[in-house]
Amino acid sequence: MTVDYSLYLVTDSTMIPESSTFLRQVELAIANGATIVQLREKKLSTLDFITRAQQVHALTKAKGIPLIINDRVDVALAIDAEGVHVGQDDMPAELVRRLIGENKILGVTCSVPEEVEAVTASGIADYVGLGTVYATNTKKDVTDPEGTGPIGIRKMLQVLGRYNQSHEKKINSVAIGGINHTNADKVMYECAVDGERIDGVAVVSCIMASENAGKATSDLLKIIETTPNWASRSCIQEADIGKFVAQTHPLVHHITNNVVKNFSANVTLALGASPIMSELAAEFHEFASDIPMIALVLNLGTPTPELMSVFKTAIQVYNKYAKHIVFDPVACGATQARLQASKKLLNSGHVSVIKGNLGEIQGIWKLTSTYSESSNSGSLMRGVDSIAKLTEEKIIQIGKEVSKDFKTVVVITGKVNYIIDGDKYTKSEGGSELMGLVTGSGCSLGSTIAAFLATGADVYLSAVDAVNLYNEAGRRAAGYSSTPGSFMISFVDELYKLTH
Ligand SMILES: Cc1ncc(COP(=O)(O)OP(=O)(O)O)c(N)n1
Ligand SMILES: Cc1ncsc1CCOP(=O)(O)O
Repeated sequence: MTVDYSLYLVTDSTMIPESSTFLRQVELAIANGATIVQLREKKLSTLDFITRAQQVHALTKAKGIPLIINDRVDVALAIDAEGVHVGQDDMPAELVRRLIGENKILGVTCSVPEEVEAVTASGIADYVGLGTVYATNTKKDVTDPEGTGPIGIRKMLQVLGRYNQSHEKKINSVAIGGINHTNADKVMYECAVDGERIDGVAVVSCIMASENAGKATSDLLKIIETTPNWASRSCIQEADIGKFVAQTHPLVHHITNNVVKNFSANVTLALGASPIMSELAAEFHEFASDIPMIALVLNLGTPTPELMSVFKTAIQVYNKYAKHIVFDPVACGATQARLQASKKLLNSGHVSVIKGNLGEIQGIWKLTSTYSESSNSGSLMRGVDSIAKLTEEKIIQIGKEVSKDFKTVVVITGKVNYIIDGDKYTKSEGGSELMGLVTGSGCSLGSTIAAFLATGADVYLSAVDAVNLYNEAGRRAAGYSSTPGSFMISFVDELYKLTH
């Protein structure tokens, strides 16, 4: 039997709106596009469970879609359902398979890569339910209440992909937990690694608790087939993006650290763009929706719990309006807390560019699906300064892996800068050593990239041109200013001259 996992309804009889009934909700979901249904009842007596299973089975059979029974192998056998789903604390999958036979569908929940390893080692499941992706009120006893996010799902997909690439019969996968109309397109897009992607989403409350289960289902079906707005953007073609910045004055919204605010604002102004320094979440919506040429710089320099919530809101709002974000994960290679903060932010939405020194990008690399402890050798990180010693080949490989997993352009700064987009990359000569003596000169490259992105030009080209221009200004300034103070002024002047 070929099974379509794209819209997997998992039922719950405890959240039915007063205007409907359990069976009506399921019937509407099936009529409007659910491709597979799981009956999940935690409190029913065996007799009531069987009766309900028969009722739902009549609906699924009429539509020709499979019915899966949650946990209860006996109920599945009693009504001849098409399959069984079990979790890690339920009857072991091997025993379930022995009881239900070869021809039934077997699904297993996995929350970490090791659980996927176990499923692939036995090879007896037809699909895995991966999650939870996001926090959910529907199920309390979950491994990670905050959710693994797309980052965690990708790590599991990497294991699954290795199995599927070497076996004729593939094990399918669905993501589950906190998926709804606001995020299903992103889940489908982001829960993918090289050669492996989820086959669908499994949802409970966004259909079962809906006042209009039919529309909720048909809308969700459309959304999972849609590419997120930030991933399918048309670009303007500009030969000289720097000059275009000075002509069009785009806005660069900074949520950045206190140390560099002033310098970043001056750099932005020198380019001909306009800086906004705002941490007032209430106005982000107006910025992102009303201003056509705007991009956001998110700098993790001085994080606080309050700022984390501001960052998260900003990512969600800028993603909503498909406006670019440059993420600077300052010192995320130095402490676990900063790496976890970066993980939370990258799980909450999409950023167009991740910019950092080698130590920082190596920090982010630890979050990718391809990373393993053994692949990380010879690297160290101290404070915000990268002291990593890696070959160029390894640096580029790290950048590519980060770029592919996060579907972002990666800028690695240093004596040589690398701008990486999937498999393609550009090397750009660094500016001047004096830049290292000006506080904020690293962070303000983020402002420059954001100013270029705000014009609507291609992300990769914007990053390449911004990095080239920034370093050229550094080289020119160093040509006539040899001490940090005068260099700083000359550098800002050169940025102005190169764009005006
Ligand atoms: C498709 C799918 N994925 C995961 C689950 C969770 O199953 P389990 O871990 O057994 O938890 P309960 O559903 O029994 O609470 C699922 N049901 N379906
Ligand atoms: C059954 C289950 N397993 C993991 S999360 C979950 C519930 C998902 O419910 P919702 O779609 O309402 O977040």
